[in-house]
Amino acid sequence: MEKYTSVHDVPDVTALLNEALQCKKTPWEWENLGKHKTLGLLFFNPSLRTRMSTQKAASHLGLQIISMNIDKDGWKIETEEGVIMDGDKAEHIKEAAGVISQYCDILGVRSFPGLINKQMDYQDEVLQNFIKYASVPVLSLESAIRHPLQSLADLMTIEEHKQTDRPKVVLTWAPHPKPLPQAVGNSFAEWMNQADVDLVITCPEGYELDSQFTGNATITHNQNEALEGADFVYAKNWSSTASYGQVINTDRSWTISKEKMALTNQGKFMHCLPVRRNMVVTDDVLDSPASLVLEQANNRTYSAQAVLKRLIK
Ligand SMILES: NCCC[C@H](NC(=O)CCC(=O)O)C(=O)O
Ligand SMILES: NC(=O)OP(=O)(O)O
Repeated sequence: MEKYTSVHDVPDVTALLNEALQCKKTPWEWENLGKHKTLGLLFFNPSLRTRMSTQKAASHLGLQIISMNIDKDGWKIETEEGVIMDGDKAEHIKEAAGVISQYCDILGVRSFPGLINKQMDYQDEVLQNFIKYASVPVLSLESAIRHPLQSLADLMTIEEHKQTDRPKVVLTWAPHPKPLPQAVGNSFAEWMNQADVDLVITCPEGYELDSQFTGNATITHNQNEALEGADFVYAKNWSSTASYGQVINTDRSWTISKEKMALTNQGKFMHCLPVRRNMVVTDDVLDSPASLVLEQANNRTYSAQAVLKRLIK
């Protein structure tokens, strides 16, 4: 693989999934694969899981790691072409990407959307410019529109817990006090379209995800109907797509509760974390055996390891 930004960069999703499952069984089997190579991790936004799990994955492969909170510790980066740099941005992404390519053999980038201008956000400028100007493979640590390392970990978790060949997977919007990116929802939907699952997406009006990600999913505004018979309930908030980047619905009847889970087929609860308790999901669901959130977080290590293995090659 030359880069890892979406499911479309993966030639064989089943093979990558199996590789991630194998990494979980024998994490140290390839401990010299990355010897004398360096992984750079660049964060424009906060992270707990992505940062720690990707570092852990890299250590399993013998990679050296340089991690940087570029938003706090680096120079402000200009991404526009041909601009007169007379403002507060001291370094152009062209030089930044070129320089980092001198120090690193693989580069991971996390960059969230501005949530002001949909067209601009959906061009995924920061990630795409790093790909354009870096001379090493780039992987997304969650970009403006996708979170592919999370989605691969989610696919692994479903694979490990499914009781039927084709489980019913429900992606449900849930309330949140702040406007959040659409990346996790977009990416999960896109990956589930490549998996052998029956995908249903439910959200309030004005929150419909773009059809380029939802693909063949059934889409409904009726959450209770969607949850009926679900094997997996994947909850996530995202900001409005119609009134782009805004919070236009705070209806707490969308919160995943014990009563909502009772509609499912003894369904498992999933969330990428961090999660707002008793906004997105109630304590009794998150603290119950139905919750897979820690397993998802654990699988982040092995999804990252499988991806890094391919990028090293
Ligand atoms: N990487 C996983 C989720 C990251 C981000 N969540 C957040 O920003 C939550 C912030 C808060 O709850 O204040 C998102 O939704 O894309
Ligand atoms: N799920 C996830 O990506 O978590 P972080 O934002 O903490 O990395």
